[in-house]
Amino acid sequence: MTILQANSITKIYRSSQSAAHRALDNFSLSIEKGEFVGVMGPSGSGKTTLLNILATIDQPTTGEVLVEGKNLSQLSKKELALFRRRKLGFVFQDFNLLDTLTIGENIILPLTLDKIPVKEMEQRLQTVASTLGIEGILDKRTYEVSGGQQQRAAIARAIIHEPLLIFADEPTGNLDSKSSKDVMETLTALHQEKNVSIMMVTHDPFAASYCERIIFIKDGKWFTEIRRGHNRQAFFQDILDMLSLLGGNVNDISTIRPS
Ligand SMILES: Nc1ncnc2c1ncn2[C@@H]1O[C@H](COP(=O)(O)OP(=O)(O)OP(=O)(O)O)[C@@H](O)[C@H]1O
Repeated sequence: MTILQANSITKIYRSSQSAAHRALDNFSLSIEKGEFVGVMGPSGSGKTTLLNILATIDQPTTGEVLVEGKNLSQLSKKELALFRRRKLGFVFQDFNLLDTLTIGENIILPLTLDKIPVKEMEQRLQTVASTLGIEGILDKRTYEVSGGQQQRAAIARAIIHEPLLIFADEPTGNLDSKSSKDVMETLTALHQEKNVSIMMVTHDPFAASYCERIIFIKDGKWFTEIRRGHNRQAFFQDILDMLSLLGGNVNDISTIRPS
């Protein structure tokens, strides 16, 4: 079942200081229920623009985005905000956790906005914390735990309301190689065991090698896509080959290799 469909998305940024810039050009894609999709491309190719449009944070200049068949442009601002809060989960490079709250309070934040009863919030918190293996840090503050633990807490926050789709923007960008591996294994387990759909933007071929399918974007246009077979090492090599074909900044490519 298709849960997200983007048809012929174009995004043109206009500003008074510079010429109009076409960041996305007639870009289409669809994501199936339970799929784990990566988006890769050189710096400035339009990945974040695409993610922001699919995640309803920004609007396309032309084209449409359908989620479960519903055209998002037909929703009011209020309906869009509710849709974002209830149906989508977000994981960012810099975790976006509040350091004035405990890890547990950060995780239940999306539920407090929806006025879910305290008892139910606590039950859900225990369930996601045990799924992510972070039961022991719920009372700690962000600065008392590692980057990998913070990212797992951010993933717990992203899934506590059981969203339709998780958007992850460079989730391993601020992590060392061990934490990157932990976080990617966590996302993979969620995807496999709970059939969570994930779309992840990344520069990191190691992180990308956990995806089932990778869409490559260049100059705002669809370039190609590749699918993983059974072997993640071989997929990792396919990703490196595709990145070298695409060009772009080689410094963006991590040195972590699958083991
Ligand atoms: N708000 C904006 N106004 C004008 N131009 C923008 C704006 N946001 C992005 N752009 C331009 O659109 C193009 C695509 O940007 P985008 O951030 O989507 O690329 P990206 O692939 O995510 O890059 P990176 O990998 O460096 O994060 C770039 O040329 C960028 O400078």
